[in-house]
Amino acid sequence: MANPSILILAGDGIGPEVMAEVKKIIGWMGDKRGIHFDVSEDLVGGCAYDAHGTPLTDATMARAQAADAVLLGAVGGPKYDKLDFSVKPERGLLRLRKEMDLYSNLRPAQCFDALADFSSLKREVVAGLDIVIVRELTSGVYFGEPRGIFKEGNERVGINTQRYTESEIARVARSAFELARKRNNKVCSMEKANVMESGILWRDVVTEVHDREYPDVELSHMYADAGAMQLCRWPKQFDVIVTDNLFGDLLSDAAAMLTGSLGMLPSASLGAPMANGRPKALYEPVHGSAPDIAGQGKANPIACILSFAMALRYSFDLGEEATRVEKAVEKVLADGVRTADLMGPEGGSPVSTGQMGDAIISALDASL
Ligand SMILES: NC(=O)C1=CN([C@@H]2O[C@H](COP(=O)(O)OP(=O)(O)OC[C@H]3O[C@@H](n4cnc5c(N)ncnc54)[C@H](O)[C@@H]3O)[C@@H](O)[C@H]2O)C=CC1
Ligand SMILES: CC(C)CC(=O)C(=O)O
Ligand SMILES: [Mg+2]
Repeated sequence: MANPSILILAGDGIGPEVMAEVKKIIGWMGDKRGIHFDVSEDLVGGCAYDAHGTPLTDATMARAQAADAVLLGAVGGPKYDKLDFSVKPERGLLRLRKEMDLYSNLRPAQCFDALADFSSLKREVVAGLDIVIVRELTSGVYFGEPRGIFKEGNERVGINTQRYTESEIARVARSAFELARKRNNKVCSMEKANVMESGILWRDVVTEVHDREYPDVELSHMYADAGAMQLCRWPKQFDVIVTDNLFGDLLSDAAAMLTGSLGMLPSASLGAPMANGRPKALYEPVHGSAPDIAGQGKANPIACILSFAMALRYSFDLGEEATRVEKAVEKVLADGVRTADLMGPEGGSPVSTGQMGDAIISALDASL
C-alpha cells in the first residue's frame, strides 16, 4: 500500500525555518518508528507570487486537494504589503482554506508546566491550562461579499461583509460539541449578538444544534469582547470555545500568550471526511511569518512541530506517536531549553531554531 501523502507548503519568512524542524521529525518517524510518508513540497504565499505571479497556482491547489494532509508554515511579509489585494500572500492561504472547505479550525492553547512562570499572567491563572478554540474558517467577514474599497462622493469607503448561513454555523457547532464530548464536555459560544444580526443567528443556531443533538454537553454563550476579558481573567473556566472566523483569529492570538508565546500555538484546519474516512486537513502554526526575526535562526519551531503532532492524530490515526512528540516537547521545555521568545526580560542563553529541533529529536530518541 502507498504511504500516506503529505504536501509541505513552507511559505514565507520563518515558515521554511520552522518547517525544517518538522522535516527532521518526519525523517525520525521513518528511521526510528518505521512510519513513512510520501512528502512533496510546493510554494504558497509571497514565494509563489515571486515564482508564478500568484500566491497559489491551480496546480498547487490540486496537489493540496489530493494530499492526505497539508503542512503549512506561514505566509506574508512587508515585501508584499503593497501588492494588489487579489495577489497578496494571505489570499493564497485563504483560497486553500476555502476550496478545501476546512471549516473547523482547532486551536488548542495548552500551558506546559515549565512555562507557567513565563506567561505574562500569574502562574495560578495559567498552570494546567488546556482549552481549545474552534474557529469557523471558511466564511464570515474574511470572505463575505460585497467587499472592496469604493469611491463614495469625495472619499473612499472600505467595505467587508460579515455573512453566515445556518448550515455554516451548524457544522462548526457540531465539530465543537463532538470535540467537547471527548474532553470536559463544555462549550462556550462567543459572538456579538448584542450588536450584530449574524451574532443573533449564530447564538440561535448553536443553541438549536445543542438542544436537538448534544443536550448532554454543557453550553454557555458569551459576547466575544467579554470572552476576551475572561480569557485573561480566568481562562481555566473554559473547555471548548466555538466562535466565528474573525473573533477566533483574535481570541486565539490572545490565548497564545496564556501559553507563553505565539510560537507555541499549533492548529488543525479540518473539513469533511475524504474517501478514506479521515478529514480533509491542513495543519499550521497560529503565528505568521514573523518578518522581524526571519532569517536569524530565532524562531520557535514548537508551534509548527505541535501542528505536525495534530496531523499524526487527526489525519493518520497515530495518536500514540502524536503524544510521543508532545511529550518530547514537554521534556525539552522542562529541561530549560528555550528559544528567544521564551526568555524573560532578564534574558539568558536562548537556543536557535535548529537547536530546539535537535533537542526535541534527542527527547524523541530518549522516548524509545
Ligand atoms: N497563517 C499565516 O500564514 C499568518 C500570516 N500572517 C502574516 O505574517 C506577517 C507578519 O504578521 P504579524 O502581525 O507580525 O504576526 P506574526 O505572528 O508573524 O508575529 C507577531 C509577533 O510574534 C513573534 N512570533 C511569531 N511567531 C513566532 C515564533 N514561531 N517564534 C518566535 N516569535 C514569533 C514575531 O516575531 C512578532 O514579534 C503578515 O504578513 C501577516 O499577514 C499573520 C498571521 C497568520
Ligand atoms: C490569512 C491569515 C493571515 C489570517 C490570520 O491571521 C490567521 O488565520 O491566523
Ligand atoms: Mg491570526
